[in-house]
Amino acid sequence: MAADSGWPTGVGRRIYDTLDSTNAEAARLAPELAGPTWILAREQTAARGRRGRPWQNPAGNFAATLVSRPDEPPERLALRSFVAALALRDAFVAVTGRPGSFALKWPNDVLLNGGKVAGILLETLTGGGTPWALAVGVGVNLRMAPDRAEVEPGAVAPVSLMSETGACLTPEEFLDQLAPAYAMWESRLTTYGFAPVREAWLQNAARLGETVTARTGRDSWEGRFETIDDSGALILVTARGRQAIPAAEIHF
Ligand SMILES: O=C(O)CCCC[C@@H]1SC[C@@H]2NC(=O)N[C@@H]21
Repeated sequence: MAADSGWPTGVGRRIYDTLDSTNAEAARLAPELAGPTWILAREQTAARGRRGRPWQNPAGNFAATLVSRPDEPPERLALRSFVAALALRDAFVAVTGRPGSFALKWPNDVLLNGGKVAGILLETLTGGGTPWALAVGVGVNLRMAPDRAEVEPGAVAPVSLMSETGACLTPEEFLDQLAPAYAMWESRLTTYGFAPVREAWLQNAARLGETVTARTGRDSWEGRFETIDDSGALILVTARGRQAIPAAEIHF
């Protein structure tokens, strides 16, 4: 397949050797961009993960951010974490041919053989309190997983695509798979709403129906992972009843 044959219409692409963080570059570039744009960096010196954690980005791994200006309320912007997770799964399946090996961990991770192979960091750019642009940052352990010791105790162990499947891709080749897959799920979301995205996400959800623990900095809930609701919140059936949790980390 020619490198550009499936690139989505109307979507830009900028490729850098080194950046501090593709999400930081997204914030700097957003005011001047005419349309949605993927920003890819071969190396990041200050990559960030969720909850203020650093993100390890060894050379050869994938680091990119899609910056766009969807004209939508903030709660709809957040649904892009499900769009990105499904797009990642499609890209992984396309390059490995192994649909059964990947699962989606609420809210923002992709698992491969039970280990974390990709994470997503959504950031909204605000002006005067109003969100006006969205940065969807995606990090994939294409070649190398960070050391187990580098991740939080209790977190899912990191794995790399190459070590688990033998697939050996450059970040640019992976972006050529991810960008059209993202555009397809984005179009489904904007055309039909969250329902088909939610359904597809649930079909691939890790630990659905099982007992999990959801933790925020302050609270912790244990319960059966029943579903996600139409805002993307985790629904746990706990000893004290059904609980909708909009944001947390889940532990198995
Ligand atoms: O904590 C997580 O799991 C999310 C990790 C997101 C990392 C990616 S790498 C590309 C983009 N730029 C960043 O600084 N972070 C995200």
